[in-house]
Amino acid sequence: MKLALIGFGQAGGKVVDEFLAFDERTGGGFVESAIAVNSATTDLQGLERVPERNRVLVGQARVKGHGVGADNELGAAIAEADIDEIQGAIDRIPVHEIDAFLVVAGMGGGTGSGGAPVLAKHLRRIYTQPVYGLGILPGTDEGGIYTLNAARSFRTFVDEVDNLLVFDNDAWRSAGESVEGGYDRINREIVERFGLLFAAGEMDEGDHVAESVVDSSEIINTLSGGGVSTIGYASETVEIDDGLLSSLTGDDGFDEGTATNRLTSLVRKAALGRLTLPCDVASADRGLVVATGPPSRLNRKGVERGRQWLEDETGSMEIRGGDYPLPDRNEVGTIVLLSGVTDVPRIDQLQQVAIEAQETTEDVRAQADEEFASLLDTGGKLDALF
Ligand SMILES: Nc1nc2c(ncn2[C@@H]2O[C@H](COP(=O)(O)OP(=O)(O)OP(=O)(O)O)[C@@H](O)[C@H]2O)c(=O)[nH]1
Repeated sequence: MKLALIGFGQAGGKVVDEFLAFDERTGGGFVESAIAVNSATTDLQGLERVPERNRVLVGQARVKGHGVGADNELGAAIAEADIDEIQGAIDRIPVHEIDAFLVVAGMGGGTGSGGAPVLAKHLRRIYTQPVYGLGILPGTDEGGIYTLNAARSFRTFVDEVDNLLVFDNDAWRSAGESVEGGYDRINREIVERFGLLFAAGEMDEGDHVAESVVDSSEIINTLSGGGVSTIGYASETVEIDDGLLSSLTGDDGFDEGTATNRLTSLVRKAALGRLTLPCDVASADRGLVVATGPPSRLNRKGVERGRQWLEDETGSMEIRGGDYPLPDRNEVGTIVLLSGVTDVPRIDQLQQVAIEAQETTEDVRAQADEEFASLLDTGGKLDALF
């Protein structure tokens, strides 16, 4: 499916840059336009692939290109104030060519977590295409302010987009990795999963067209209905002997039964392995299973069995399935998109943080009101004395 990508804040911009690299490397063809928005000049300068004229600096009047320092209310205020600057870049997108917008942001900082929901709301008001979010949750060790920002912004972002795809940094950290090295690896993991899904919905006419190829409407239908989505992915290397031996024996190593079993078990591995946002698979409302790899190894029975297994697992009647043939690969893979998931421990934890923060704010306010009232009272008594 064709997307207009908009990265908001540092993480958002870097992930959009990585999507562009993936799209170029794989010939995926799903990126129609790419924009990066930030309140920090250096973050915009650090990008490699987003075209310079599509890098929008916001909030110059208030923060002078220095970022908002994890203040997400300021991030939101800046986005509101400078929405016309962002719109200037959006005006260059050939909107009739795209299937959807994708707004990408880290939820823990200030610029992206504050600004992305403001932008999503604006886009939904103006355009008819769906507006999806890709929200990146902070690691739990990053500190209170990041968690609090994420807790607050998550709720708002879910409300403002047609569907929020989520990646949890916390579930993907590796011990002993530097922060920067870690992000580079994690960003590749992000685009490998989401990029493969979007590319799957973007097969050209004349590409290897099988009857069961997934198209963009299946992705859109799976995401419609809103809520939160997560992705699982599993793959396996396959031997493809299309050389001398196969021409002599007429056998290229293909066996129907093996292909079916392989695909069915890859669907299970994808759904039950590490998801971009870990959750209880049974709580998904809708799902999509996509099999990728050399056409000779994609077999309809395997995808169908995997799809049925996911139907049983989720109790949902809305599990779609299809192929994304990739002729030059020696790898068979499956992507499982789970949409409308509700049983997500990490989100419960964030909601708890938001509730506690709210209560603390209310307590502090109540205490301040009490102190103020008693001050007035004391003032009254003093007045009476004099
Ligand atoms: N996956 C991933 N996460 C990142 C990356 N960079 C930062 N993050 C996460 O994003 C959050 C911080 O958001 P940033 O995007 O750096 O902040 P910002 O939106 O630019 O806002 P300010 O820096 O506060 O102005 C942190 O919680 C990190 O977990 C990245 O390259 N990849």
